[in-house]
Amino acid sequence: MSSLEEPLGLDKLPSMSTIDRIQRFSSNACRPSGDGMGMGSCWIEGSSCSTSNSYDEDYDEYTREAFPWRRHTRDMSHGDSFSRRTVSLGRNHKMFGSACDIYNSNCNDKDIRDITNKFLKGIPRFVKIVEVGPRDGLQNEKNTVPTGVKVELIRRLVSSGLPVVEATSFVSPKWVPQLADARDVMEAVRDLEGARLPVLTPNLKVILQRSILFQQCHASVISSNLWVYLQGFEAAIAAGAKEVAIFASASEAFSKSNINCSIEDSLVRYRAVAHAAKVLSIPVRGYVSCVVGCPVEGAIPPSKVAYVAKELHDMGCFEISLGDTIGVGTPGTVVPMLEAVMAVVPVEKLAVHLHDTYGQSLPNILISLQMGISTVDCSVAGLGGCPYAKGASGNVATEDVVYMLSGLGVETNVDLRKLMLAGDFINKHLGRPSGSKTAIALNRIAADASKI
Ligand SMILES: CC(C)(COP(=O)([O-])OP(=O)([O-])OC[C@H]1O[C@@H](n2cnc3c(N)ncnc32)[C@H](O)[C@@H]1OP(=O)([O-])[O-])[C@@H](O)C(=O)NCCC(=O)NCCSC(=O)C[C@@](C)(O)CC(=O)[O-]
Repeated sequence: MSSLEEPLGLDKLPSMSTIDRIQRFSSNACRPSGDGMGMGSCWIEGSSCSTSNSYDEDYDEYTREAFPWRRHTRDMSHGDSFSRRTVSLGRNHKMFGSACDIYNSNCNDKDIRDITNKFLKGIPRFVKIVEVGPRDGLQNEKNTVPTGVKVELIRRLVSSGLPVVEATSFVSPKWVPQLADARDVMEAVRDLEGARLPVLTPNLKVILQRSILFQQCHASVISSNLWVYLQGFEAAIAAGAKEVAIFASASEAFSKSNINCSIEDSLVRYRAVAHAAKVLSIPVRGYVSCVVGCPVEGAIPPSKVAYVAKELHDMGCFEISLGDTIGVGTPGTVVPMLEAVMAVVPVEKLAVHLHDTYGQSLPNILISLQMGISTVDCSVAGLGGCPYAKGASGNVATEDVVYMLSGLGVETNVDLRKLMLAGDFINKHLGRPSGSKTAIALNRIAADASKI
């Protein structure tokens, strides 16, 4: 198996014969035809798992590079928006006004409205940005970021106007040591106002033998030998979480590697979480990973993505985020995947979560918006992959998405200047440049202007 730099051979990439669909979506207000799950004719079936003799080594190498949170290997044998653009840009005028004006205001609003109506039908007036940097970004950091820095980052992101900031994960510290301080982070931000702060919860709770619990807190006895140790959902709620997210996969191999169980078993686990959440009126978001490709399984058929998305929706998730985990999607592959999912889950309940490995996130977001999606996951400064690690890449940078949406006249309520300051804050801490092209460019313009 190749590295992430070349995760899928071109022969393994999904069919590109979908350009006609894109054209259809670009020129009409787009909605799926509603013909059930009938995706068979628009997709080549994903190839089966690698048959290479060195599967295990390849798989290990792949998981090390693609999923750096895997610190250990797993034994696989077990198991008119346009008129509002000045509002969203206006908040950024002081520092970045000249750049935004020069590059985003070379037409008047009516011109923009006319042009976008002609070519970009379907784009929503408002896009909800779900910031995932503190969770998805920092879970991939080589060095653990101190709790205080995480808390300050979350505060800054919230104060930039982001409506949702995914704060952390209540997962196993053995697998994701970077987020082992989930309880402390959540307790520090639980009363922060102005944004929702969901956390990832892979399960309900864990029942453990007393003997392996001697040093754990948050435990209660249910029999002389069995203790319930608050983990997952219950630990998150105890720490003050008011919204949670569960994360399934459309790839069997990824599911086993990431959460140690099959897709079906994960759905059973998540039904328990969703049920407990419903009882407490806690909103649950659902993720589907590998919605376009998986380096092990190759192309993932849209029907599989649609199946998992519908299961999550049926169990009560208020929103389903579709993750191109390794960033291999192009509009040619994202469109049929979205079309399949939109046939079974209402489009207003869908979000896209796109990693930027191949630089395809912005076109993929644009086409998603044209198809009616209005929730986009992003990561400040493009956190989520070390620029020095071969092939690794984080989510699309929030600053780049905000800049693009401003240019399209789409409102986000995000103050780009404050967002960039949050990015600068974490970049300084991590000791590396921003992964956002917008942040780099606007910071350079601001620096040049200050010299005059
Ligand atoms: C999924 C599990 C929990 C399955 O956990 P498991 O089935 O119990 O088995 P395991 O062998 O993987 O882990 C067992 C250990 O985890 C403990 N454990 C079990 N549950 C918990 C918990 N809730 N909190 C804390 N600890 C827990 C459990 O007590 C035991 O501890 P040990 O006895 O070895 O010391 C585990 O494998 C795990 O935590 N994996 C990490 C998953 C993860 O966080 N992945 C990254 C996020 S997903 C993602 O990034 C994709 C996404 C969402 O962004 C979308 C996209 O980009 O596509």
